[in-house]
This record gives sequence, structure tokens and C-alpha cells, in this order.
Amino acid sequence: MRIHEIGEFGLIDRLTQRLQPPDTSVIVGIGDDAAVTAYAPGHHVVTTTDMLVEGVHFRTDTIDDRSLGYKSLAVSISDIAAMGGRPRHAVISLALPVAIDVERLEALYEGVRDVCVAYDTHVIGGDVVKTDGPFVISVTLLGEVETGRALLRSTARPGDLVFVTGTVGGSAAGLDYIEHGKGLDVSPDTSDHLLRCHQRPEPQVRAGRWLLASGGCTSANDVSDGLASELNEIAKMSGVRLVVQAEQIPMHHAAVSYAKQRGRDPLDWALFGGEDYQLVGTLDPAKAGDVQNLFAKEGLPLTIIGRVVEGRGVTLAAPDGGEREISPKGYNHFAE
Ligand SMILES: Nc1ncnc2c1ncn2[C@@H]1O[C@H](COP(=O)(O)OP(=O)(O)OP(=O)(O)O)[C@@H](O)[C@H]1O
Ligand SMILES: Cc1ncc(C[n+]2csc(CCOP(=O)(O)O)c2C)c(N)n1
Ligand SMILES: [Mg+2]
Ligand SMILES: [Mg+2]
Ligand SMILES: [Mg+2]
Repeated sequence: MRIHEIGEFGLIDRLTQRLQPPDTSVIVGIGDDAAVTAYAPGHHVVTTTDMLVEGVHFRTDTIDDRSLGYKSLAVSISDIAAMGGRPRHAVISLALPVAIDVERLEALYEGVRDVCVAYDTHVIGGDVVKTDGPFVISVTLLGEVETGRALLRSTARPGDLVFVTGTVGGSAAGLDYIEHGKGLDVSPDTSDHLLRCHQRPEPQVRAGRWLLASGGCTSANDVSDGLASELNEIAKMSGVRLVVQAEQIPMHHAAVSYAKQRGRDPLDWALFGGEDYQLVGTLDPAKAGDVQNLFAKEGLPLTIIGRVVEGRGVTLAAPDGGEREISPKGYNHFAE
């Protein structure tokens, strides 16, 4: 069905019908000039916004519409997670080419509902406009964090240990698989994992909450542009140098085995690929053991990959003792 058959308001009705009912934090939800929301006492509001543009962040052959809906919010939930917060309310704006099928947008909103249910988040509004350009999805997400407790990029200190949650490189491996992997003999387990990493990333809200609660996390960032870029952000904003051991960087065996089939180094995907939406940051060395025990007890993977020293920049250390500078190369929208 074409959008002109139901009009702007018909479309909004059809899409918002797919969402979960609001909770008591939504005082005024979808339907009025603006939404009114309540946040828990003793908390600050955490706000983040990101756009996804067809041709830049996705194509119809790289992701299905329902996963795209899921991922559109997941990338913003990840930013709230990196602040140690809880996601609460989302605003979604769509710039729509007139020829786009309503059924595609309905599927997109099923994915939005899936991720909202999984992360206890409510869509409280949005906007729809037509465009002669590409399909654009813009998401603004509001969350909450205990007053004065947000995890920052700017507070790592010499002596701290560097950690990363989960595994990295899987999303870039997944995109490579979609674009180049079809003729290769890849096991279903491997392709399932790689596709999931790229199409259905799971933002690390629980990890962020435990990092905050532990009192041992001295800085955090989420991995959108690649580990190299995110580590450099922490180094720059904290005025320190991070020294990372290459062989400690956690990569899933699916990404490692697929890289071998492609004749690629999986470390390049981990460092420069991006869209992993894991958390990277630093721990107070006196509390790092407790944080590791806590994460083990909660079944949340966390790996120590390096340490913080005086200076500026990021060093990648190899097992043979060799060291090289890792520039903030990664996904950069305006790189040459
Ligand atoms: N057009 C803009 N106007 C004002 N601030 C901006 C603009 N674009 C980005 N920023 C701000 O710059 C900072 C860094 O943004 P950036 O988008 O690099 O971080 P991120 O969202 O964590 O990364 P990514 O977009 O790769 O997921 C954020 O505080 C962001 O709000
Ligand atoms: C079709 C297609 N081509 C390339 C990519 C890879 N990609 C796009 S944006 C980005 C960084 C995160 O975005 P941002 O910095 O805007 O948050 C990455 C790694 C993709 N996902 N789909
Ligand atoms: Mg951003
Ligand atoms: Mg971020
Ligand atoms: Mg980016």
C-alpha cells in the first residue's frame, strides 16, 4: 500500500498501533502537541540523538525492516547505556520517499516495539515528512541516571585498567558476510551470529547499570565507530594514554573463523569496523577485581584489555612486545 492511500494521519495511526501501551511515566503520550513525561526523583535526564540514513547506515539488502526498527533504537539505547543510565522515552522522526510501502513501515514499527519491550522504553512521539531524498530515521532517546553518577568519557586516570564488554568486530564481519560471503562455505551458526551482530545489536544497558552500581568504573563509551575511535575519545577527553594488548581484545570465534575464510585480519574489524554497541571504558584498579566478580556472577562478559598511563593517544601492544600508535581511524562520516 502507498502512503497517499491513507495519508499522513492514517500512517501515524497504523504505526503507533503497533507500539506497546505507555506506562505511568508517560503523562501525555502520542496525540497532543508535545509529550509530558515524569522521571524518578533523585535522577537526571540523559538525552541522545542519532540518525540512520538509507545508503549510509542500511540498505534493503543489508537489513530487513523489522531488524532496522530494532536497530534504530538500539543504537541510541547504547548511548544511554554508556552513560550508566536507563532508557525511558523515545521520539522517532521519519523522512519518507513517497513510494515506500506502508507494509515496510509497519514492519519497522514491529521492530521498534520489540526493542522497546526488551529495554522498557516507550515511544512518546515523532514526526513524518516526505522527501525526494533517501529514507531517514531519526531517533531521540531520553533516559534517566542517578544524580551525579553518569559515566563519562573524560574521567579515566593513569593507573586504571581498560575493559570492554562482550566481543567486538562482529557487526563489521556481518556486513562483510552480507556483501561478500554468499559463495563461501559458512556454517549456519557462524552466519546466524554475524547477521545478528550487524542487524540486531543488543545495547549493554545491564552492563552499564552494573558498572555504575559497582562504583569502580572511571569512564565509559559505547562502540559505534570502532574500538580505535572510542579508545581515542576516552584518551583525548581524559587527557591520558591508553595501552591496549592486541591479543586481549575479545572477538567471537564466528568472526575469527569467517575472517580466516575471507583472508582478513579480524582485528581490523574489531578496531576499525564499528556498530558493535558494546561498552569500553576504564576501571579503578582497586575495584577491578570486584567488578569482574560481579560481571561473572551476572553472566555479563567483560574483558580487561589494557591500562591507562600518563600521556595522550592509544598504543596497541603486540604479544612480541612491539607497539604501534592507533589513530582514531574508524567509521567517520566525513573522512576522505
Ligand atoms: N549537529 C550537532 N549539533 C550539536 N551537537 C552535536 C551535533 N552532532 C553531534 N553533536 C554532539 O557531539 C558529541 C559527539 O557526538 P557523536 O555522534 O560522535 O557521539 P555518539 O553518538 O556517541 O557516536 P555515534 O554517532 O557514532 O553513535 C555528542 O555530545 C553529540 O551530542
Ligand atoms: C549499507 C551500509 N554501509 C556501511 C555500514 C557501516 N556503517 C555505517 S555508519 C557506521 C558507524 C556508526 O554510525 P554513526 O557514526 O552515524 O552512529 C558504520 C560502521 C552500514 N551499517 N551499512
Ligand atoms: Mg551520534
Ligand atoms: Mg556513543
Ligand atoms: Mg559515529
